Amino acid sequence: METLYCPFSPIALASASPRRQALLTQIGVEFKRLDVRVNESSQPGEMPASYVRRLAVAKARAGWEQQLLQGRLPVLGADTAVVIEDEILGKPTDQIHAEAMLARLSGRSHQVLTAVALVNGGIQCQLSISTVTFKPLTKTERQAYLASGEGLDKAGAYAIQGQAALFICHLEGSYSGVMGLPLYETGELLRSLPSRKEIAGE
Ligand SMILES: Cc1cn([C@H]2C[C@H](O)[C@@H](COP(=O)(O)OP(=O)(O)OP(=O)(O)O)O2)c(=O)[nH]c1=O
Repeated sequence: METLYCPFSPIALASASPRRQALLTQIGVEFKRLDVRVNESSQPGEMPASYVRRLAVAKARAGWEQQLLQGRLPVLGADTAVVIEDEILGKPTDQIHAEAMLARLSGRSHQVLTAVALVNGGIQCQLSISTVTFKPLTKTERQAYLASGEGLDKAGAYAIQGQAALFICHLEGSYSGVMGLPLYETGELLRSLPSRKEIAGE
């Protein structure tokens, strides 16, 4: 449905993340999902903000290029990283890695950076930065959480939208940004799209 903040509908979402799909649905945006693959390794000396921006743009561009020339839809892509002491924690590779990530996040604050990019011929990108504080976690709590399996496919090995909510004593920033798609910034990008009527010159 075309709305004030999303004059073009449907758009495309270059993401396999069920969280991003749920968040976009939450704000009433209709979309077609595109499967894209990009290399997610960071470059030497790359700052976290540059890293998430680069990947969000790469995902959206890959989605844009994979569509047929005729009738291309504007494409959203996003990338999330958990950052502690300037180090990027991506998704854990296994349970031991996940346990080490949770131990590191325990009893302190970290940043969650999510970049969202929109490609529609031109490229626009916005960045959301949140600060999340975890209570101190005992080994028993960490292991019980890992046994739930919910952190294994998430940056930083936790999900704010799941049982890890029990660990978060403070959040400054964007809940949806931590979950993977900052809805305020996404709305700002979508608002800039032309409507189909404008494109047709009506
Ligand atoms: C910190 C945090 C991350 N996450 C998720 C959001 C992202 O799906 C994932 C970060 O990985 P990403 O590499 O940003 O995304 P992805 O591989 O899951 O999906 P895509 O196909 O769009 O590349 O972690 C949560 O769901 N909750 C949280 O609290």
